[in-house]
Amino acid sequence: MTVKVAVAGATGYAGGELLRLLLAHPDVEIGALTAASSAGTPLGSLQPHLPPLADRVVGETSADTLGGHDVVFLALPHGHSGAIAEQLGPDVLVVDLGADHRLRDAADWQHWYGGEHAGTWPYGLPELPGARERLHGTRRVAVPGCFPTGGSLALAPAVAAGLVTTDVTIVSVTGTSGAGKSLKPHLLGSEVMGSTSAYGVAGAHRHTPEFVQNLSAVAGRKVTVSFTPVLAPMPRGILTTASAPLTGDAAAARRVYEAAYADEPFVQVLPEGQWPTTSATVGSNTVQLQVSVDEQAGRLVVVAAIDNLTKGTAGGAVQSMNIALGLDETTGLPTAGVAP
Ligand SMILES: NC(=O)C1=CN([C@@H]2O[C@H](COP(=O)(O)OP(=O)(O)OC[C@H]3O[C@@H](n4cnc5c(N)ncnc54)[C@H](OP(=O)(O)O)[C@@H]3O)[C@@H](O)[C@H]2O)C=CC1
Ligand SMILES: CC(=O)N[C@@H](CCC(=O)OP(=O)(O)O)C(=O)O
Repeated sequence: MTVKVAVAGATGYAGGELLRLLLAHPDVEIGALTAASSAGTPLGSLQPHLPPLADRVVGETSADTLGGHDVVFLALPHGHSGAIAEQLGPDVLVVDLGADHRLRDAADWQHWYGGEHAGTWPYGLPELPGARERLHGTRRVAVPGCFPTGGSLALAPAVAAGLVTTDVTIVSVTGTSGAGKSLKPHLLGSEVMGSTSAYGVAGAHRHTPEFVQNLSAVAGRKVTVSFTPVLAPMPRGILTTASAPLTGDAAAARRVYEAAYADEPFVQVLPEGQWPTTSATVGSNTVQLQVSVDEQAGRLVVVAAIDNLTKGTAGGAVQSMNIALGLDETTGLPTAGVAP
């Protein structure tokens, strides 16, 4: 089976990673590539790492240009997906890499993003309990934010098993590509190189409600999340340290994680003593995890590494597409990273 795929936001970081993966996908034919200000430009001048698509001219993003495809990926800024998706028809698989359809609570959307809530779609993190079943056959997918991907998978097994309390702390060190390609003074090389800085501290980051939604659904009761993102001088990758007070059997922690992820093709629980690194996940759809217990503090501590652009965005999107279309979930997705 060959599916014809369009990518809106093809000139951005998420769109570029998506196209890199789609070029290696045996069941995909790449159709329209669209954006906004860069419409009319050959893609090769904006995404030079994609030579097979260098001569493609970027189109404008509209229902007309995106029509006539089996799958449409929307890698657009927040707030732009709802209106386009409505015009694409119910039979087209629309995979939204933005935040528009992730949150279930319209009041949460209003509070964190503003504007009208576009509705909730099946969530593209298949490793969460029940998520894979909701993705089978769906024609709408909301891809998670990059931080909630690693952080939710770091804590879900412990929360589900009642190993920890419902009061969790998550600190995630991220590369700069998470912020997208547009010019921002705090992302200038001279600001970022040689410096690491926290932002969105003390409950101010808009991924907090997404963490709460994911982990509360797994726990079956409200989970509170204190989340701190930290910007680091690297282009890609997120290293998350998640912890919570232990209530269950500390000796069971490792078994719980190994059992939860035993059959997951993209989650690797590392051997004891080996710690995840972002560099080991670059370009791969793998989440690397290590589970440990801080006996003096009485806390479970889980460290997780992902590539924010691959498993954290584009890889998760392709994985979800595969499930929705009934393809093998792993098709076209690398599990091996690029090293060093
Ligand atoms: N970067 C990451 O790690 C992650 C990103 N995401 C999400 O993916 C989406 C894209 O992010 P990212 O690629 O990083 O952002 P970029 O800023 O790198 O790219 C944005 C893309 O959207 C296009 N665009 C901007 N405004 C419009 C518009 N009004 N109509 C149509 N196209 C438009 C841009 O085109 P042009 O070149 O013409 O300006 C560009 O192609 C966002 O919703 C983001 O939150 C999700 C998880 C992780
Ligand atoms: C470094 C950096 O700025 N990262 C972004 C992460 C955005 C993202 O990955 O997800 P969304 O799709 O929800 O925007 C941030 O903290 O807002």
